Amino acid sequence: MTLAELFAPFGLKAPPLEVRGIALDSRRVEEGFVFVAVPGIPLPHRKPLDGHDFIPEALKRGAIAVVGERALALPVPYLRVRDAREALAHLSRRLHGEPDRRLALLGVTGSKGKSTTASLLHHLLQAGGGGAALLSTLGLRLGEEARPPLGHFTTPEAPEVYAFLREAADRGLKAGVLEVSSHALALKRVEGLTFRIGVFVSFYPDDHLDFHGTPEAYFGAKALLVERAELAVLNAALPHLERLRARPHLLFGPGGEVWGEGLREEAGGLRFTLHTPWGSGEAFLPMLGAYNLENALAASAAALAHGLPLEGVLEGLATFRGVPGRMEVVQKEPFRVVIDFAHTGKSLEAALKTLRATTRGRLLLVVGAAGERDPRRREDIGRVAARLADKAFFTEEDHRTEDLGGILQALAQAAEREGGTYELVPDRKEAIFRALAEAQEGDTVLLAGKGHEHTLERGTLALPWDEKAVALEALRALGHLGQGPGPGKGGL
Ligand SMILES: CC(=O)N[C@H]1[C@@H](OP(=O)(O)OP(=O)(O)OC[C@H]2O[C@@H](n3ccc(=O)[nH]c3=O)[C@H](O)[C@@H]2O)O[C@H](CO)[C@@H](O)[C@@H]1O[C@H](C)C(=O)N[C@@H](C)C(=O)N[C@H](CCC(=O)O)C(=O)O
Repeated sequence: MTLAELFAPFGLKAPPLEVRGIALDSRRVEEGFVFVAVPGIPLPHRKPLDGHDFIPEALKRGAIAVVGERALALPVPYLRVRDAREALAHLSRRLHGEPDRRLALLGVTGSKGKSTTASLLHHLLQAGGGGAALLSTLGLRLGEEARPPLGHFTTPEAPEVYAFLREAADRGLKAGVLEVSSHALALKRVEGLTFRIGVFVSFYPDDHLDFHGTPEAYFGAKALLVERAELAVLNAALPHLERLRARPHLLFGPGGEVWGEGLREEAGGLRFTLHTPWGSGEAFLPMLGAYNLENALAASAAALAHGLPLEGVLEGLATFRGVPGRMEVVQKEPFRVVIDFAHTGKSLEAALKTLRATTRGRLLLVVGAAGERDPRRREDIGRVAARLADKAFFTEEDHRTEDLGGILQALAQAAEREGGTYELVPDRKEAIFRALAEAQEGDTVLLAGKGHEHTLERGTLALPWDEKAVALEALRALGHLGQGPGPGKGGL
């Protein structure tokens, strides 16, 4: 597409130069790119930058046009807009040929469970035969082809979202499942997309307050997804349900139209009767944790509303292979080692309670708390760790530019107030080695917080990280390897 074509609907005259991409970070601008200058977001812990200050750098790197919010005179075509983030999304959509017109989009949001629900929904649609793409924290999928996630994002910036959807549509896939964070909705990363179905899995008002400011603003951001979707699939237990029910909707969970009865937690997963407006059937989901019932209901409701038959959904649930880094069992004997992404007090509590029920010995925990994220999480994590684990090893978890010592002290103080047993081991690898060295037969060691993530953020560096590889290395060093499922075979 040429610059003239791209900017035509915006009333900006531009030469017929070929546009090779759009970027909002000057460091990613290449020859032939459009640079969109975005003002940074003021957060309590850091002063924002402003993309407008990087326009000279973007021009030096070859930007052929610029979009921004200030009045500027530039040597290349310049489009001044009221909201640069909104413009970024609309330009990206146009540049990539409005790929949402060629795909049925299903968006999944929620404070907890959105990655699992999105993965499961993708699996159901894929197993149902239509061919589906997935964009999530856990990575990307184009049909069966898996790719690592785009950076540290759940939902990346609009240029990446639209480029991915274009690739999915070009491959002939019929549907796209997008995990959509509240940040993405607030920052207009998915602006302009028409969602056929919007799924709202769960809401915990105390998450992400550092970014959204108030629980109302946080809820409002998440609600945008379902309010813009043609059909809203809603957890019947959500707050402000009357507001969300104003649109066409399907409710799941107790009191809803899609619900589970007689849940049994078995060693290999969850068994329940699935009731839906399309009929009822016996369901088995090979995942641990009663809380996964909610995710299963959300994904099933969305798949059914999308047109999958009930039998297809039941078959798909039974063949789901679980989610990497979510209650993933690395070793079963002589002690169990489990990796989970739990990084808030609430999710840590759920993970520890689930594991306690099937642990004969002690429950050991390796956990930290992120820097530059809501500091209240530290208190919650420290308290839950002390209350529900027999011993916690507090360690680093993406402390970023914050002082790691301060974060560890906050965790320790919270644990102390609960009378818990803990050790401070700043280096995460060392903490994992220490916890595994201490484990005895019948114990469970939970490595919480990093899950599937591929980086560990120290200062301004994002170091490569693979929690499972570190756990396996420690087990090998301790002479335990060979007794568990081994690499790539996690899952209960
Ligand atoms: C809080 C948040 O979302 N911040 C996003 C925001 O950063 P910011 O406003 O602080 O950016 P900034 O550093 O002040 O810079 C301002 C502008 O100048 C630009 N710049 C900056 C430096 C430079 O050399 N050149 C340049 O052009 C930047 O690209 C940016 O556009 O804009 C940046 C550029 O788009 C994003 O990368 C950044 O996401 C950061 C990486 C992030 O970690 N976001 C997280 C919180 C996030 O989005 N998480 C959700 C999931 C949350 C969850 O459910 O757990 C997600 O969807 O991933």
